[in-house]
Amino acid sequence: MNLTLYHLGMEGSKSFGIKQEGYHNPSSIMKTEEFSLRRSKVKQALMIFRNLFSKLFSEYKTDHYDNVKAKFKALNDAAMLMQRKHQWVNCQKRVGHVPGIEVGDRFQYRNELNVVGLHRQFVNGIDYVGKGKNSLATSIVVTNRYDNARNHGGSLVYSGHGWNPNVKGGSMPRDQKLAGGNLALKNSMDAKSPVRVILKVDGKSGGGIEKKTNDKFSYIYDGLYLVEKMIQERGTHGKLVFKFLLNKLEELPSTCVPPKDEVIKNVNKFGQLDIFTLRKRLKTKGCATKNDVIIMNDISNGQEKFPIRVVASTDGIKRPPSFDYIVNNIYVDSFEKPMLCGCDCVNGCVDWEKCVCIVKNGGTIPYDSKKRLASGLESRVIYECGSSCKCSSSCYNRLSQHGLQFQLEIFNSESKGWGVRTRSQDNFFSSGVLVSLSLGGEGKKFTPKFVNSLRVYEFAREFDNLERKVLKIVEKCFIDATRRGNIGRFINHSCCPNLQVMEVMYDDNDKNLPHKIFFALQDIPAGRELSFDYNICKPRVIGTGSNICQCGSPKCVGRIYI
Ligand SMILES: C[S@@+](CC[C@H](N)C(=O)[O-])C[C@H]1O[C@@H](n2cnc3c(N)ncnc32)[C@H](O)[C@@H]1O
Repeated sequence: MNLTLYHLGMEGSKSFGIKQEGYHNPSSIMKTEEFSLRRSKVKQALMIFRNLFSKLFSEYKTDHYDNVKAKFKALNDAAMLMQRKHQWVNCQKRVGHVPGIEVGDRFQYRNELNVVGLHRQFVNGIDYVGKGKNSLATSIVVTNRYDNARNHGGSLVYSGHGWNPNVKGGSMPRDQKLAGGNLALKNSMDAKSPVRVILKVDGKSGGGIEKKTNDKFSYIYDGLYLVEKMIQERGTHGKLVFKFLLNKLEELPSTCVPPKDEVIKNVNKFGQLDIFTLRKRLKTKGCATKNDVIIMNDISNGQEKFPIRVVASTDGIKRPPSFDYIVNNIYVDSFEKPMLCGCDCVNGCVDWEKCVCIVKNGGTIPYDSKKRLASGLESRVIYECGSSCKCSSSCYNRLSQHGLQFQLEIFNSESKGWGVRTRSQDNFFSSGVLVSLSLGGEGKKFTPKFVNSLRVYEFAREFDNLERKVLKIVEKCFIDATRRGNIGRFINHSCCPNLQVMEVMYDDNDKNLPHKIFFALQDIPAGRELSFDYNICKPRVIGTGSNICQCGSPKCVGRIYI
């Protein structure tokens, strides 16, 4: 692996012909510590940018600007101020991945791309290094302004820049010139030099390419692409435009922006994309990977809001071992469960000082208006309103009681057995959203015999003595999903997880048996495996399974405690 070449990119040279094998996902190519260091610099720069932006935004709003102008000015000024203070990172333009940024990373504002070095142009969609015939494209931002198109298989048709009548304030359309970014893209094609692709997506649903009516957009880094072909054709305005066909370089989960009808038309010009397949996928709402075999259509047997299918990468893979799919915990032993005392709110618990449930959360509302975990929660325990409360079932403080909110699927992860991932067409999950619940069939008090006879997946906690055998067990309870469970039982461990587990109380007051709810720790792109940290209450040594961790993350500690 040519680390130097990767790091330098085009910084040290303007020559063509950079080897493709050097372009792997950044975290897999860089040394762990170095990648973490670069990533923390990227995060720090983003944090400075966002703080600066919100400070300027509130200043400008109180000045003479309307909201839209204030936001635009605050974004630009924040970026420029940071540049002046040398707070941008990855300042030199480069071809290839950008240190500290991973495929699937999502950015809130276009200016953030400048700040982190992913795309240096404030407005132009094509960024490049060098001049004229010596130039190379470094990155493109794919928006809906031009007739851009993308399909599920990682192919993209990108319109060249210049003289676009759809650009705000744009003048009369003219023929595009093979100069600037257009020429750089052609040079990249000739040189087989990869180009970073950033997709502008609907930030609300994480869905397809931006909708013109919705200003809640975000930007996803979709990895490296190769320019395969360039053609010139007449646009709808009658003038000549350049169109570039790009194919994704790496086999990583795609963000799968669904194709549109006009997209299919564009793709057809190249005669290279399978239009029939595109249409068919549209109809079936798309599937994760071309070669996936569906083993079960719905493991929940219609009990969840969405079907949960089980897929495998090849035929002949056995189904997961059978178990009863449940959507509520089943308590085998009868506990003496003290009921939680509920609130008396009749107006939707908006007055948090009066709502006893919110008061139990230290006066903090645990979820924001977008149904995401509020930031800055100090405790892992959340008190929701429940059956003994007077508020209605639509109270915002009952989030976890509404079950799964997004489509997930079970897939065979090879080294770790079955795993759970986001379904492709749902695209990313925003940080903080509720992803899944962990349910089990036996909320039981421990007895040593019981513990030794079970393969306890998780949540067995708080032992007094943790040697190879559990010697003394504090009377605690746990969720066992071996015979009865839900999708949560398939979520694997990672030392660098993308989920966190919160303990939610809403019915009884038994703190030993809270509801275990998974929330996204970060934005999670489509098709990405979900994971949480089994080792958080380590060390737990129960069961006989292998303890070798196969998470493959740069921070892997080598073991899992199961
Ligand atoms: C809760 S289950 C997860 C679903 C499991 N993969 C399956 O096929 O049913 C936990 C088991 O998955 C496997 N597992 C989960 N995370 C793992 C990891 N990071 N490395 C190796 N095995 C893992 C271990 O066998 C563990 O006992």
